[in-house]
Amino acid sequence: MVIAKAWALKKHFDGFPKTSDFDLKKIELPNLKDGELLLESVFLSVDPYMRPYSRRDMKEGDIMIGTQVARVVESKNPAFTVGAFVVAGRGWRTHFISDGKDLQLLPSNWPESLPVSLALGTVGMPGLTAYFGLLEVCKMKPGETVLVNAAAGAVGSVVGQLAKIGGCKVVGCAGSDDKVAYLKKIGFDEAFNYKTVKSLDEALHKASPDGYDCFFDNVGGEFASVAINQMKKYGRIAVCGAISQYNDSVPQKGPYVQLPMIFKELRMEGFLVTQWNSRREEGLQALLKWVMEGKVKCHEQVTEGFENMPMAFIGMLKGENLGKAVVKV
Ligand SMILES: NC(=O)C1=CN([C@@H]2O[C@H](COP(=O)(O)OP(=O)(O)OC[C@H]3O[C@@H](n4cnc5c(N)ncnc54)[C@H](OP(=O)(O)O)[C@@H]3O)[C@@H](O)[C@H]2O)C=CC1
Ligand SMILES: CCCCCCC/C=C/C=O
Repeated sequence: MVIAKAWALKKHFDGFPKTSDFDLKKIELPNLKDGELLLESVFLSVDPYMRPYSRRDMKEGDIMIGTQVARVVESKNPAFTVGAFVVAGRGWRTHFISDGKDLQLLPSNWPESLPVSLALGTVGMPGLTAYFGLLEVCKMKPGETVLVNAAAGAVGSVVGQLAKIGGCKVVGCAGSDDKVAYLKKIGFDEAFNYKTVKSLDEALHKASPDGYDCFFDNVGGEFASVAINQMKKYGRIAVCGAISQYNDSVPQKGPYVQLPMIFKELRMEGFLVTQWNSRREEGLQALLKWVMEGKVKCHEQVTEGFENMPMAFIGMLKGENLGKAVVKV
């Protein structure tokens, strides 16, 4: 008999999540029926969306939402062999049973040399967010200037590198000098620490005196309010995330966007990566190719131990991660 461990939301987050908001549970799994398989999580993802989605989709006592790379340990389903790796969205659990319908096998050409954890990051949902956000929302063109914030994270680091592949100038902002050094190492043209610059407005102007054609916004709030005024005419803003607002108990108030939107004739579009679920394979293959060619570099912040999931999640929200934050069970 298998006893799974799982992290539940004990108490809805009030402001910044605390370790006491989580509860570690043990769940006894039944024997497999025909058509079912038993899986063990190998890597679990901690993502910013878990913070706003917990309030929207979860009640206290529910298992935390999330995705994992899992290995098939027992199979009564001929479509899945023991030892195969899949991506699943079964929340913060060490083990689970599935009928296979909710599982995605890793691409069949996944190289053995490539860590399977990347299926949660650069060659997974965050990489796809960068890919479709840049191509379909920003509609970047060669020669343009792209701005991205939270640039050293899972989505932002891919945005910058894809924009370089697309022939753009890239400016990135991140919250530490080490992150800024990393951005320069992976090819960003300009990068600065938004926490230490005297004036965000001046730093953005210095990095691109002519302004920005595309702004891939992962942060929202104050940053976005300043950056919108530095957009070029006909600029495009992809509203990907608003992490600076996820922990607010009281919603922040404007400045309001209408004047720059009108006079610069900007386009601003919010999006969810799930919009392109039908093009998932196209995106994954493109990302996999660039990673294998060394054109897109990956960094992961790996926290060891399932018991440390809440800490890894809280650490990521605080900015402790360089690249994709994952937990190794
Ligand atoms: N629309 C969609 O479909 C999707 C949206 N997203 C969004 O993209 C964004 C990035 O996600 P992801 O790459 O997974 O996460 P990251 O790996 O970038 O981790 C989050 C980072 O956000 C930064 N951050 C935290 N608080 C603040 C703040 N108050 N102001 C500025 N930066 C802050 C920190 O970096 P730093 O040290 O630089 O401050 C932290 O490392 C999030 O907003 C997320 O919700 C992600 C996936 C899909
Ligand atoms: C269970 C996987 C859900 C993935 C959706 C990600 C959308 C993210 C939005 C903001 O961060």
